[in-house]
Amino acid sequence: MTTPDHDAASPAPTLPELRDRIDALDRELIAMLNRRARLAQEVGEIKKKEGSVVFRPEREAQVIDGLKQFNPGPLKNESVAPIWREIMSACRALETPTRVAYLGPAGTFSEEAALGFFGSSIVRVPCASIDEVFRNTSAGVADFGVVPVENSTEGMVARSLDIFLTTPLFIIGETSLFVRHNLLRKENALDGIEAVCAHPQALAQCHDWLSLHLPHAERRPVSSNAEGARLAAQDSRLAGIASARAASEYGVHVVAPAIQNDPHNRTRFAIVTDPHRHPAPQASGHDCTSLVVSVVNRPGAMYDILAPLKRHGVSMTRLESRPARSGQWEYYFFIDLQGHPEQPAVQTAMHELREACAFFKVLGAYPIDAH
Ligand SMILES: C=C(O[C@@H]1C=C(C(=O)O)C=C[C@H]1O)C(=O)O
Repeated sequence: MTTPDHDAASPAPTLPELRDRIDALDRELIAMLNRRARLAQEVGEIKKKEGSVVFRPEREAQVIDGLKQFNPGPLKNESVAPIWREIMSACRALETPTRVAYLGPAGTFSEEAALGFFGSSIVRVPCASIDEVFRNTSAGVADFGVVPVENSTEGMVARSLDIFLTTPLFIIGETSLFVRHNLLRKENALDGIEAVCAHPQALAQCHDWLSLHLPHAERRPVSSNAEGARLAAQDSRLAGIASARAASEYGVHVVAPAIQNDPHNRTRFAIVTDPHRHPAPQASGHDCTSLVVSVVNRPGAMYDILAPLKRHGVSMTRLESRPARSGQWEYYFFIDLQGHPEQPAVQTAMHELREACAFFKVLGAYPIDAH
């Protein structure tokens, strides 16, 4: 086979020759990445003078979208987003440190979501609860918070949605993650496992596999999957259920991979920040607007919500309800619209929707997950 790096007339290159070429290209790449980093530093200087913020999620989404369209292959488009997220993360860190709060400890899926969205050049702020993620972000201990909002098998994350009703924070981005649960243990074998320690959600999501392969092992609920992995690392009678990252974090084996009932198990996370410290993202071209509304309980109330969207051709990609806890069978509706309020149709539809609602709050408008 010939490639642009290989002249068809000459004999096929040997392995050492190919590796020499890779080494030479890597040196070109590192020189170019440093040129890119210097430009980002200059951007950082301008932002400092203007007093504007460093992280621009809409710009980063546009960079990735543009490169995907430009990508001639053979690199897959799915590889482009994570590679450039890391490059932009490293460039951003030269402008200013980005502090990100999430549900910890180390090795949780929330941490994985934070790293997937911001890249690994961040300051990690692990928190004990979802409430603490919101608190630390409001108080300025972190610049951004990452909170789970829905799971493809378990549905909405009620605690996050309830806090969204009252928090002053708003959403500037989203990211979703394949949640693959793995059985972890100090020894690389199933024999002799007396108890499986994991978060109750993970134990439930792996019920079928556990019943089949470890029917006699106790299922012991603990505060997080990372805590289960930590316990498993200390006692070979115990196993944990967690991510492959948690396995390497705590130095245990993945004894059985992907043991969750649903092979397509996904969790969606929202990225939140304080509007006093960060402006709302401008339209990137592929955006989502999240709202929470309530309507007075009367015939046709739901129609009043949907009619403005139909009139202005705005798609609704999500609709969830939560009881208002008034004892009156009233509900809050969490709505995701496709598009950004900078688009006239979205703006008009939202204006008419607001008129129809007793309660109306915009949670944020932000680029759709670029993964
Ligand atoms: C360099 C910038 O700052 C940050 C880093 C970016 C990058 O590395 O491409 C893009 C957007 C910002 O989050 C910029 O705003 O252009």
